[in-house]
Amino acid sequence: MSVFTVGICQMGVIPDKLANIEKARTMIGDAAIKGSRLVVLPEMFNCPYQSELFPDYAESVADGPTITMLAECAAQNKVIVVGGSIPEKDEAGNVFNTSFVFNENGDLIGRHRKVHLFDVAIKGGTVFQESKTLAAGSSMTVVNTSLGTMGVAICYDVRFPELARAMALKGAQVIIYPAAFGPVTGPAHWELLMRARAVDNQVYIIAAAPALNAAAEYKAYGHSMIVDPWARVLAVASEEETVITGKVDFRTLEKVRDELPILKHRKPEVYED
Ligand SMILES: NC(=O)CCC(=O)C(=O)O
Repeated sequence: MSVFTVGICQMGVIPDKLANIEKARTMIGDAAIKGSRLVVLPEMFNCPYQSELFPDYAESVADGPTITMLAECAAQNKVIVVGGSIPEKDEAGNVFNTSFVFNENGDLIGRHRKVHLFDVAIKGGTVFQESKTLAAGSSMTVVNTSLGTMGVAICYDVRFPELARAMALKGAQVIIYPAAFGPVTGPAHWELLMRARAVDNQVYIIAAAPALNAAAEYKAYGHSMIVDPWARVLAVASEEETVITGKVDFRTLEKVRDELPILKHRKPEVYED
């Protein structure tokens, strides 16, 4: 499919897992009503973004209520759902920051476990240590769908251009970042990074953030965004809860890649070991 609408659910997350699940269900339906064929949720959409809460909110693929809701919503609305991310527990008890991808039949077609954990201490700003409770993923995620080839990575993963480039070289036409930047790095780097990954790799970027919850410990920056392969911002939210939509058009992607063929002009022999 060369042209389709993508919807981002910029939802507010509260300390009530079941309420978050139901909010996501409603917003996925709203995005579908707006014509979206691909619907994306934010990072940790069923759980406040706080390390110590991740294990309590975690669920396993086999019997998780969040995962069940995502599959149902995809099938009922006949949309591809990129389920933001949730804390996922494996058989050994490890907890990952994981994004699940469902096709229009509700089949699980992809899973990305956040590779780069957000362990930072910015003086006078954000201090966060995901590795206190989370394990890191160890692979790249590129999913073939009925709409095209999509790379999925999570939030801090966007700061590693190597990962985005590797996904583009594997065929990704769209790179999806469920994310949750905060009030310090959000204004400084969010748009810059999303547009940089788009222009570097000549892909569409879909960046899905939570809405700002003024009562939350971690204050999300919001500003969910859709960027085209020329680095134009096609749609952007503010901080509030909302569904934004934009058009992905692979003819634009082909035009940009034909006119400015940077991916063909790479010289890996110069800069790879
Ligand atoms: N949830 C995250 O990975 C946050 C990343 C972030 O805020 C950044 O600046 O990078």
